[in-house]
Amino acid sequence: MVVLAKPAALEQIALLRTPEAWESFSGVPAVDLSGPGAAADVVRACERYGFFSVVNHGVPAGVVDRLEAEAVRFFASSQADKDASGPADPFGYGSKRIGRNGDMGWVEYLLLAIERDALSKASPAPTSALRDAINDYVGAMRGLARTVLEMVAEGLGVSPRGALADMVTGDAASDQVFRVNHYPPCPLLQGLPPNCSVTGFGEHTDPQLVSILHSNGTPGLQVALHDGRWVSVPPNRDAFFVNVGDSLQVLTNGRLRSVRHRVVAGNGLKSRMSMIYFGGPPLAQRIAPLPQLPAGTQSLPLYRDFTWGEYKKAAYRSRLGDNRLAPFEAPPVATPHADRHRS
Ligand SMILES: C=C1C[C@]23C[C@@]1(O)CC[C@H]2[C@@]12CC[C@H](O)[C@@](C)(C(=O)O1)[C@H]2[C@@H]3C(=O)O
Ligand SMILES: O=C(O)CCC(=O)C(=O)O
Ligand SMILES: [Fe+2]
Repeated sequence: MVVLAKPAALEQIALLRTPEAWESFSGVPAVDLSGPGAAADVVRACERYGFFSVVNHGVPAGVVDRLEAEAVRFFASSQADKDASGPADPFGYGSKRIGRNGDMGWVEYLLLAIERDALSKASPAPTSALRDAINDYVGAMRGLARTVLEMVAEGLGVSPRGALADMVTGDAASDQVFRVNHYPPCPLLQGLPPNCSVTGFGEHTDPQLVSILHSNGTPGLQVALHDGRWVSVPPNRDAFFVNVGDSLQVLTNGRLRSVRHRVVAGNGLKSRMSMIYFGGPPLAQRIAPLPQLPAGTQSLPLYRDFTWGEYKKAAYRSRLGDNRLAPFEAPPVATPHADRHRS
């Protein structure tokens, strides 16, 4: 029997997108973490966009630059050397395949598990220089995640201030993931008009509480606004970008909304590289609206009770673009009005 392998070129053509022009979004809220009113600004941005950038964050540029340089070195190494750290199942080096359920993107990446404040043994970094650089960087991201989550609690009037931050950085068992994505220029786009592109990382929301992203100066990240419009996020090497994840949406009973985002690889000559810290809680953590939420936030829970372990298991069985929260929504409550109609 002749088994026909799917030609690589066909897989790539499937990633080609219809030509489009995207608005570069000048409205991304930039929160000055050192400024007065930062907590209120964080909550406003999370309610309106589920997304914001942070400036004056206190993360030394050297920590970012060192990791970026080590990551560039890793992705420039031979395919055989990179493959020695793979396949990503889920942790390790991966190329084009994202997750286990058939998602593809024009991207190669390292996906790594963090235990407490350092890379776990389950996901060894390819070189000790890269390992050291990741560990320093992750330490800084844990600090930033803590500050952001404390500000969310403060801005919402939830006490104690550490109620959310402790789930991610206060528990040795918290579930943190780190990822470095590399989007090389796509040869398929050579000679095509400038508005042609390929899917780098398909649209999705992040399942955790919060994700913190840094990228080099190459654009590609896009977010969906609440009116459904997709806009491009102008890159900013001096800032970090924060995404509200699905779990934070549930913990705030839908007041903060997780942001749909994606990466589109365009016709440019430069690679895009991004580094993302995903802050999740321990597997046993109950994900349910915080009891301390202020009056004015929808009083009936919008979601049924679940643990992060249950949600994570369901998430890793889903496709990237699925609405992962839908199966966890609470059944509609019968109102007296609705009952009257039924009888
Ligand atoms: C297709 C998938 C990749 C993903 C696991 C999933 O089944 C659905 C969620 C995906 C996502 C998105 C955010 C992060 O990049 C990620 C590491 C995560 O926690 O959820 C990825 C997962 C992955 O790449 O394995
Ligand atoms: O690479 C990026 O810029 C974003 C990727 C992303 O959203 C993810 O890895 O979850
Ligand atoms: Fe993401």
